[in-house]
This record gives sequence, structure tokens and C-alpha cells, in this order.
Amino acid sequence: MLVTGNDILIPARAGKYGVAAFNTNNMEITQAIIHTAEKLRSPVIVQMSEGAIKYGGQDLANIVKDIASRASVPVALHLDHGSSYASALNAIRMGFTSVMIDASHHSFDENVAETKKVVEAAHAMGISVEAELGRLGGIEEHIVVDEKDAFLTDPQEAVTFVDATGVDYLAIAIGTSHGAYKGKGRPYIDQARIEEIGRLLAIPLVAHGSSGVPAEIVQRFRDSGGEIGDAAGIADEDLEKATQHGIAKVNVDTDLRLASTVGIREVLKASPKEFDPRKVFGPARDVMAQVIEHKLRVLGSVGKA
Ligand SMILES: O=C(COP(=O)(O)O)N(O)CCCCO
Ligand code: NA
Ligand SMILES: [Zn+2]
Repeated sequence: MLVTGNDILIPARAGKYGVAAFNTNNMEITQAIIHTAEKLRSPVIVQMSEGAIKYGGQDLANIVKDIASRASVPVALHLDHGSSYASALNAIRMGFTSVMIDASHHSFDENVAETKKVVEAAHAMGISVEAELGRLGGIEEHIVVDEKDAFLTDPQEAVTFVDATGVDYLAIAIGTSHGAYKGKGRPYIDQARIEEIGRLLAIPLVAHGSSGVPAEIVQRFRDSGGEIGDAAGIADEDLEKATQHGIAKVNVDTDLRLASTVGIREVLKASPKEFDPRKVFGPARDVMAQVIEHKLRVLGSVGKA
């Protein structure tokens, strides 16, 4: 069934398990996410970035809402990295049941003001809201954040921010970053910082940049003709630990990008004569389902729906 972010994340925080928030850009990605969650009796969040809204629009949002509404597990449709009040309200008008306002690149006061505005409007319509405090490294689709500009979330500031805005769940910077290159080898996750923030705040916390970039998928990507540097993601055990101290929403996009591309590259390489789109996009869906299943097991949300 289609529910709000709070309907999924408040139980997750209380139950000390993580709920994956996977980005979608088409029907097959959406099917892989929701069908795998149903198979494993797991709640799940399907999210669309502003780029995905540009790419698929109301057509894609309607596909997500329709599959979600018929699903046997709770599913929320979430706006990822909404960059303005207008963008957040546009998503709500499109039928999103959860929205992020990401004003983390502005000053603290501007972030509070923008977030507060979105919270008031969204709450009036029964929609729950995510905001971000602190600055991840990596590439956030439209903003390149160098490591030196990344700064981790200050626990006391987080309390002030949540009190001032009434936001429902908070994305915190704790060492993760977006994309396939999360620092040399294994990104450092500041578990002590998560524990401190989780002690001070009872609301669900959000970890962005949480793709694991599995070595096996990276190898298959290379073997099927893809080119990628020494990619690395967050370690499973770091994610598991984080969910014990307050992280309840875990954002994953890169892993699905890699998995779907592996599925497509392997078919095109093995069968140069193939031109049936179902034979090309079907395997993409299958590889994504495997990656999704692994993530749901790591986060502990299996059997929670
Ligand atoms: O936090 C994330 C996902 O991070 P990751 O790149 O680790 O999958 N997102 O918000 C998805 C959009 C960023 C572009 O990938
Ligand atoms: Na988000
Ligand atoms: Zn993100």
C-alpha cells in the first residue's frame, strides 16, 4: 500500500532496522524494488530525484504510485534532494507521500527557514519531510562537493535544527558520499557521531550515499565492457551498525545504476543479434533484484512488513 515516509520510518527507528530508499528512473527499476520488497515482506521507499522527475515526469510517478498502491507491503514515494520549496510542493501535487528539502548547502539559518516553510505546507497535507544538515562529500547530482567542503553534522546543531523546523527525519553527514568513489577503499563512517546524534534525537535519521558498490558487480561491469575506476562503497557492517543507533532511512542509487547497466551490457555483449527490448531490460531487472535483496537483508527490514 502507498503510505507516508513517517508510516515506514517511525517503526523502523523504534525497531532498530534500516529501510532502503532506492532511486527509480523507469518501470523496471520500480518493479525490481517493489516486487523484491514484497517477496521479502519488507517495507521500502521508492524515491525520485529532480532529474528523475525531469526524465519521467507524472508518467513515472504514476507508475510508482500504481505499483505501490497495489503492493502487499508499505511503500512511500519520496522526492530525493528537493532543491526548493516550489520543488517540494510540486512533488506533493504529483502525489508524492514524502519529500526532502535539501537546503544543506545554504547557511544554517537559511536551511532552517526553507525547511520550516516546507514542513508547514507538507504537514498541512499529511506529507512527511526530510531535511539535511551537514555536507556530504562526493557528487550530489547538481552540486560537486569537494572533500574539503564536506563537513560532518554537529550533534547539538542537529537538535537545534530539528526543534526549529519540526522536520520528520534528518539526513546527517557522517562520512558517506554520493557516487561510486566513496573515498579510498572503504569510506570512514563516524559511528560515534551517529550514536551521539541518535542519543539526542528520537526522529529517524537518514544516511545518504549508502551504496555498497559490490566488487562482484564492479567486476561484471568491467568484464562486459564498462569502464570504472577503483570504485568503493560503504561496508555492509558499517551500515548494519548505523541502523542500531538511529539510522532508519538508507539512500541507494549507484548500486542500482551499476546493476541495471551490468544486466544490459552482459546481454548486448553475449548476444549481438538481440534486439528485443524485453531481452535487454529484463536481465537489468533481474540483476537489480539481486542487489536489492542483499541490501534489504543487510538493513534488517526483511519480514518487518
Ligand atoms: O544518497 C543517495 C544515493 O547515494 P549512492 O550514490 O551511494 O547510491 N541519493 O540521494 C541518490 C541520488 C544521488 C546520486 O546517486
Ligand atoms: Na532523500
Ligand atoms: Zn543523497
